[in-house]
Amino acid sequence: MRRLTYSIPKGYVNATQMCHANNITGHKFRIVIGNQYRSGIDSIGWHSDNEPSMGFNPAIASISLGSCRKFQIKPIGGRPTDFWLEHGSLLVMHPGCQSTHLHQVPKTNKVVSTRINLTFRPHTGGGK
Ligand SMILES: O=C(O)CCC(=O)C(=O)O
Ligand SMILES: [Fe+2]
Repeated sequence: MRRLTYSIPKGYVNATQMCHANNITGHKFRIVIGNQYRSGIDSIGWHSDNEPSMGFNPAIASISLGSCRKFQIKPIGGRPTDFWLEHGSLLVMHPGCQSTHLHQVPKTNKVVSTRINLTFRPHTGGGK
């Protein structure tokens, strides 16, 4: 999987995806991370996104483009729930989710082509 991180420049709020992410969720985001899954071999394992640079209990909004992939989320120590993230879908992980749950996009044997995932997150780092 390839991962690119960008700061969201001032004024970018006019861009469609950012408007949608902010308006629909009601949360303010400062960075966007792009993940490229080139095929079913590309994946991201169980984790939570709770780096201190994102502040306490971040909300994270996730937009999926391209191939549909399975997204799993589970309470820590619990059983996973599966979601299918289709092209154009918006998934929101609300504040608190990163403290109580883990999520992943597992590998798949199915033939799938490229998927791009954009996650909008609140802070760039620097402790604010
Ligand atoms: O690709 C996805 O849907 C999830 C990506 C993710 O969990 C992450 O970048 O932290
Ligand atoms: Fe994540």
